[in-house]
This record gives sequence, C-alpha cells and structure tokens, in this order.
Amino acid sequence: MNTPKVKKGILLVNLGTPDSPATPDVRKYLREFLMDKRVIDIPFISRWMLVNLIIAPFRAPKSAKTYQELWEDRGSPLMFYGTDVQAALQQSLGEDYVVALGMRYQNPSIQVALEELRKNDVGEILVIPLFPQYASATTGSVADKVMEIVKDWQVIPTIKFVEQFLEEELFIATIKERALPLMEQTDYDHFLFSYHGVPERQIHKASNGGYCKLNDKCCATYNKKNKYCYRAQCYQTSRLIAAALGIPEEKYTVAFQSRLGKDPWIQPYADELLKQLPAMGHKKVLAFSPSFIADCLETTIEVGDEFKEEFMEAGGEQWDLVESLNNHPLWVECLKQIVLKNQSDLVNA
Ligand SMILES: C=CC1=C(C)c2cc3[nH]c(cc4nc(cc5[nH]c(cc1n2)c(C)c5CCC(=O)O)C(CCC(=O)O)=C4C)c(C)c3C=C
Ligand SMILES: [Fe+2]
Ligand SMILES: [Fe+2]
Repeated sequence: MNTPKVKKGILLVNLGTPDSPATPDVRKYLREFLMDKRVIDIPFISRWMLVNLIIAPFRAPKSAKTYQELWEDRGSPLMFYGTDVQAALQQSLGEDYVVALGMRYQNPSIQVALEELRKNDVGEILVIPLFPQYASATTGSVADKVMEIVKDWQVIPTIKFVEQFLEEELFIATIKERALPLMEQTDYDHFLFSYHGVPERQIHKASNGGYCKLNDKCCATYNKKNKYCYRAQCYQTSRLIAAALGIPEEKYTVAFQSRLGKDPWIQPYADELLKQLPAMGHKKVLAFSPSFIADCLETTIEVGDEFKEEFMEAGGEQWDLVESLNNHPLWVECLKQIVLKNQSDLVNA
C-alpha cells in the first residue's frame, strides 16, 4: 500500500503594504511596521511615542496620497505580484509542495499563511523572505515573527530560513533581462544602484565584534566574515549585476535611499548623490532598485518619479528605472532553484 506523500511547505514572505490607499489603512500599516523593534530599534516607550504621536499621524495622509498614485486596478504591485509569483511557483513545483504567501505587516498575515501550511500537514517549511540582502529589519524580522508563531504549535515542523539570495545566478539574470531592452535603446552614460537604506547603528549591531567599519574599503570586501553586513551585500549585488551587463566600475554608483529620522543612515544618500551626477557629465542615467523584488512605493514613486524630477531639475537629460523582478518567469525559476537547493531528503525518504 502506498502511503500518501507528506507535502513540503514553502512560505514566501514580503514586507507588506496597506490594505487600501486610504489614510486609515495607511496609518494602520505604518503603525504595525514602525512599531517593529527591528525596524525602529529604540526602547519601546520612545518608539511608541515617535510612531503614534509623530510619524503615523503626520506621515499617513501624505503617504496615502502617494499610495493612491501607486495603486493599480489590481491593487498594490507589491501585493499582486506576490500573488502571481506564489501561483506560478505552486504550478511549477507541483503537488508535492504547498506554496503560501504571507506579509510581515498587514495582510495576508504570516499567521494566516502558516495556518494554511499547517492545514495541509506539511512536514517541513522553507521560509523565503523576499529580500535579496539580509537586514535585521527585513529578513531578521520575518524569522522573528515565524518563530514567535510556531513556538505555540503542538508539533513544530522542521523549519529552514533562506537568509539571502543576492548571489543566485537567476536573480542576477532576471535583472539583466529587465535592463537589456532599455540599454539596447539608450546609450546611458551612468548607472545608479539605489538600495533601501538602514540606520548605521543597525549595521554596527549586526556586525559581531564590529568588523564592519562602514567605509568603502570594508564594504567592498564581501566574504564569509562580513556576509551579513547589509551594505557589503548591496555592493556585492551591484558588482554582480554590473559584471552581467558589462558595466565597468567607473560607470556606476551605489547609493541608499528612504532615510527616516535624524540618525545617520548608511551612505551615500541617493537623493543627494543623484543631484551631483549631471555636473559630473552623467546626463543619461539608468537606475536599478535591487533591494526590492517587486515594484512598490520605494521603486516606482521614489526612484521612478521623485528621483527623476530631482535629476532633471539638476540638469539631467534622461532618467529611466529598471522594472523590478515582479512576475518574470525567470524570477519564478530562480525561486524554484532556491527551493530545490534547500530541500531536505527527510520528509519523503
Ligand atoms: C528592501 C528592504 C527594506 C529595508 C531594509 C527597509 C528598512 C526600513 N524601512 C523603513 C521605513 C519605511 N519603509 C517604507 C516602505 C517600504 N520599505 C520597504 C523595504 C525595506 N525597508 C518596501 C518594500 C516598502 C514599500 C512598501 C509598499 O507598500 O510599497 C515606508 C512606508 C512608505 C512611506 O510612508 O513612505 C516606511 C516609513 C525603516 C525605518 C527601515 C529601517 C531599517
Ligand atoms: Fe522601508
Ligand atoms: Fe561592511
């Protein structure tokens, strides 16, 4: 008699987005997001006052307007591309797997996604936080939440976490596929890799023993020792994309965007740097956003619209943004390869 196969669970997790672009939903999203101790890593009382008395009330109406610009018929791109990729990965992996999608903040929650896997009696779970580079505020926070939930289960399944995937061949290949049509059309004189920033303090905390000096010499070396320095991972991602596209070192710059608050964040700051480019003779620029796997507020609006406006005002002539991986079939194949590399033989042995 054939015993039924135990399925393997795949949990894809992205950051999350508001349920709608209306101010109350944006406020709710910002509150949950920014009250995460790994995102604003200050003592609880100070964080609570900052988020609930200052950031959420003042930022929510402003952010809601921006979300209204971003919103499409299918909703927030971060959400609907997530659903597309979940369905395509499920189709590609077949019935031995159950692929669930959860969002770290708001909906569908990680709790709901994990319940779906539990309902399907999966014997093991591979968690893939959808962030190419490891940061405590993103990948770390996803792991934190998953463990907080499963710790209360009667049967805790085998759980494995993917920490980063910036070196995955198909991740780089998908970005190349996205950029090539633009590069064939325009002879860009410079390339900007703009990554989401984090406070400098978070890099220091992550670098046990303080190996990260947060300078270019330190972060230009990417090896086992500083593998978890988020800034070093961003430089490494840029090197890999540049090599795949044949972009020489002097033709690209790495920068960090979306600083929040007054504390120092990792530098150079993208919004300051891009204004200097035209004066340096870099008038046609192609921007990449390789810390995001799906288009979102930070790519489409910040890099695609706001940075473009600032660049043009500073004397630039052309500014284009490379589309995120979104629902590209090669990206789905990349996720499949990540799954296959990480699957254990335990369950169906
Ligand atoms: C790519 C990884 C991300 C890191 C690292 C990260 C850190 C981080 N973010 C904030 C504050 C905000 N981020 C916001 C939006 C946002 N952030 C990421 C990703 C990372 N954040 C994404 C994908 C998005 C877009 C979500 C969407 O719905 O499109 C926002 C909200 C937007 C706004 O109101 O402007 C804030 C605020 C901090 C403090 C932080 C610290 C480590
Ligand atoms: Fe963010
Ligand atoms: Fe470093």
